[in-house]
Amino acid sequence: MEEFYFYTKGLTVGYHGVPLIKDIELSVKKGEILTLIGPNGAGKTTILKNIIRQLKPLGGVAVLDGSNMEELSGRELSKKLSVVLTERVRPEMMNCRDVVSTGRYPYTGKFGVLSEEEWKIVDESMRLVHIEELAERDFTKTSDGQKQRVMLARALCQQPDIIVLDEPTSFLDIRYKLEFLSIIQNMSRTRKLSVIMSLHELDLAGRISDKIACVRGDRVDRFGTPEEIFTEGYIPKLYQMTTGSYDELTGDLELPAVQGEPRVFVLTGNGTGTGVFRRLQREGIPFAAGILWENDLDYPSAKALAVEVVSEKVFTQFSEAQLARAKQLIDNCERVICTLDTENLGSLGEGLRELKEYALKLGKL
Ligand SMILES: Nc1ncnc2c1ncn2[C@@H]1O[C@H](COP(=O)(O)OP(=O)(O)OP(=O)(O)O)[C@@H](O)[C@H]1O
Repeated sequence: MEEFYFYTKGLTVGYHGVPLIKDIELSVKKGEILTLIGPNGAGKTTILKNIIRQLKPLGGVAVLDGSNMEELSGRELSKKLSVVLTERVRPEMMNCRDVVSTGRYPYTGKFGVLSEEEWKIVDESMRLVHIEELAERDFTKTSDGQKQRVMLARALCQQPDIIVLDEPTSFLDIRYKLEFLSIIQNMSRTRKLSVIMSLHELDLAGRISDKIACVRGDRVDRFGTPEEIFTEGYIPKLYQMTTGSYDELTGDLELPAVQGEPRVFVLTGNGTGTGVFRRLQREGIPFAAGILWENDLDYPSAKALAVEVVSEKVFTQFSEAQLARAKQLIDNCERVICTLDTENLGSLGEGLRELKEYALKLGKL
């Protein structure tokens, strides 16, 4: 286990002596990013609070850099590990630079005066998360997203080996979500910072994490690489999704398909149909779509949103049976929408051209 900078063995967490999650086995190497995902109330924050010693484990151990964490002094711990929690901090009468500078307490002591060197580290951390312009601003008068970045700068200026963050991107807009995570990724690559965090954005979790732990109420259900986790319809099961769908490859979420006899046939492919499918879903119109090769960009959203998808195996001519089924659906629909420029599709587009002409003859296009 010594190859891991941090690991837990048989860790049990809970409240008031009652176990919530037992036998938690997590591990992270130097420079690795571990993300906890799972539904609301599953226990992600509880696990993180045990890791940072805000809660006392009910059993098992957490080992940091070869030492049982329980045996580390507060000061030793805060030189190795820093924390960004979602809980509101409301320091009175402090500007953002002062808040960031409290990250240096493990080195200076609470009433220690920061040396010029120390202030350089504070300013460098603020520069890293692009909050220099907030330096003199009263911390309580900043937005939630700005506060989150101030707290990241504070954690970074602690110069930790490992950083623990609970839903760090929840208040950030998309620009800052990406910026925040790319700062963390850079730190993990360049300074070998280990990261343990929880995220609700599965698409981002799948992109940034080396390891993912799936927390599911009473257990850590899976622990592995994103490729091992985002597979075989596991995510909808983890979240017990009963409405809509989630595509594990693209991270796309779709609202539930409109049920009923298809009223529209969408002749489509090559990524040109998804916008139309979503518009029809918004308008509450049941539709069918095709003919799509199973590797088409529109295939996952068509499967999620259409009542029926006429599809064909990858890179094969459409079969007579599929053409006949598409024509049958066109017969029964009120209208056809064609999202493709069928003239420029070459020989493989023959079947689509045939269907377009068929719809034109019926006056449905
Ligand atoms: N102080 C507490 N005392 C008792 N039970 C608690 C306490 N804090 C949280 N819980 C319970 O522990 C369970 C796990 O909560 P936790 O906050 O760890 O979930 P989470 O996965 O972080 O959820 P979310 O995604 O909603 O933030 C929940 O059922 C919650 O109600």
